[in-house]
Order: sequence, then structure tokens, then C-alpha cells
Amino acid sequence: MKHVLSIAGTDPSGGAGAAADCKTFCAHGCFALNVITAVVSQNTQGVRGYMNVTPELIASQIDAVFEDINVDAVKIGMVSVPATIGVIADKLKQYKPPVVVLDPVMVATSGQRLLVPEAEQTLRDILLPLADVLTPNLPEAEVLTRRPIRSFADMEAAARRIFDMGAKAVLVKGGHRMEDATDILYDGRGFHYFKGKRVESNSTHGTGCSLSSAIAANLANGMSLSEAVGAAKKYVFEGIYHAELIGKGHGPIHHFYQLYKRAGLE
Ligand SMILES: Nc1ncnc2c1ncn2[C@@H]1O[C@H](COP(=O)(O)OP(=O)(O)O)[C@@H](O)[C@H]1O
Ligand SMILES: Cc1ncc(COP(=O)(O)O)c(N)n1
Repeated sequence: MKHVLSIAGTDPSGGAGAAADCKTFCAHGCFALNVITAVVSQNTQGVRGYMNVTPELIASQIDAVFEDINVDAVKIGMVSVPATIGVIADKLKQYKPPVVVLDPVMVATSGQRLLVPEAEQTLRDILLPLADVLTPNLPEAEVLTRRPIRSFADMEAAARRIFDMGAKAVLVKGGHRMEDATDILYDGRGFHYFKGKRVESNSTHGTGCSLSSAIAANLANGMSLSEAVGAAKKYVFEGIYHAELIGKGHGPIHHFYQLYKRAGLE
């Protein structure tokens, strides 16, 4: 069994952050490890507040994992402030995990910021070059490139620019498009379109967390990058499509649809 580590913030309502990451790893047959960067008070309706874990305690959590367990892949989510980004970058350089998937989380679906504006530059300069795959949504890709994105051509141009900033591959996600939910991958050689129908649904809390975690798990399990992204997109689509309505706002996706189906628990 592969061991996959999430470095992320929490969600007590279970839909996003560390909870989504761990459920996704388990659904992919991986052993889930997690380091917490921030304790977030949130639910399906929004973020109420959060407290950042100190850089010392983040470093200590990362050491506790790597000194004890072999890590096959790392997924990074909410990193809030420059000090958090600095310590994660130092530890990635120290332990050199074979796969790093970075979801540059900036703003929650409900609109609250999860990354302070002054950390955007630090994320771009220090963490982005350590990523094997970076998975920005459209607003995040706009912040990283400082350019508006409206068309597939704009998504391709953004992916190329972010690749030039040092990420080894970039998946610009289309969940925020007005039309379909097509994502575009650029690996420095060419563009790969992951066409996707949009599901009209409120169950989209944690889709980005789950997608990046599924990519990390699929890579740990030995898939190529395009296979990993294709399978992760299918996982999130099925999760939205078969989601149970939980909470009063934007609910979580279904993480175990295939498993429940096989067990007759649908
Ligand atoms: N309503 C939807 N129907 C189908 N796929 C979606 C929908 N919303 C998001 N996705 C997919 O979920 C993944 C996460 O996308 P996105 O919502 O853009 O990220 P984030 O959660 O970071 O804002 C992408 O693969 C995207 O295409
Ligand atoms: C701790 C944490 N991390 C990330 C998100 C973003 O979630 P989404 O995947 O819906 O953009 C969140 N709401 N909370």
C-alpha cells in the first residue's frame, strides 16, 4: 500500500481540506497521512475563522512523518502565510518526496481568503518550483499570471506561463468556467484537454482538494501523469454526481461511490 501525505488546513464539516484529502487517499487504496497547517472553522456555508499552526509545529509534524514512514507522494493545500510556505519548502528540500502535487488554495468556494495576499508572491517564488504538478483553478491561475482568463486559449497561455515559473506540469482547472468543466494540462511538451460535462449541483465543496489528492494517489500508485489526471477527474465527477445532500450550503462530494456500489450500500 502506498503512503500519501496531505499538508493542509482542516474542515470540521468534512468536505474540504485534510478530511477530503484523507478520504480521497483511502478511496484510492492508499494509506493517508496528514500534517495540519491551519485549524479552520468552516462548514458547507462558509469559513468562520482560522488559526495558523506555528512554523515550528508544522516542521515538527513533517519530521514526525518522514522520520518514521516512507512517503510515496505529497499533496499540499492551504498554506495561509509566508512562514508556513517557507517551512514546507525547506522540509520538501530536506526529504525530497518522489511526488509533490500543489493545489495553490487562495479563496474558499464561499469567498473567504485562505491565503493572505502577501503570501501569493512567496507561493509563486518558493513553493511553485518544487511542484511536480500545480493545480490552480481559474481565479488562482489569474492571480499567478496577473492576466484574465476567459477562453481555452487563455487557459493554455496561463498553463504555459505557470510552467515557465518552474512547476513541472500545470493543470488549469475549469470548474469556474461558465460552460463545461474542461481542465487543461501542460507538461512542457503539449496540452492535454480533459473534457468534462458540468454537473448542476451544490455538492462542490472540496472538489479542488479531492482532485489534487486523487492525482497524488494515482501517481503514487504508478499511473502516468495524464492517466492520473484523467482518473482523478472521473473520480471527482462521479463524486459530485452521486453526492448525498449534506449541510445547508455547498455540500461535499461522495468519496466512496464505487466502493459503496460494490458493497451494495448505494
Ligand atoms: N459542477 C461541476 N461539474 C463537473 N465537474 C466539476 C464541477 N465543478 C468542478 N468540477 C471539476 O472539479 C475539479 C475542481 O475544479 P474547480 O472547481 O475549478 O477547483 P477548486 O475547487 O479549486 O475551485 C476540476 O476537475 C473541475 O473540472
Ligand atoms: C482547509 C481548506 N482547504 C481548502 C479549501 C478549498 O476548498 P475547495 O476544494 O472547495 O476549493 C477549503 N475550503 N478549506
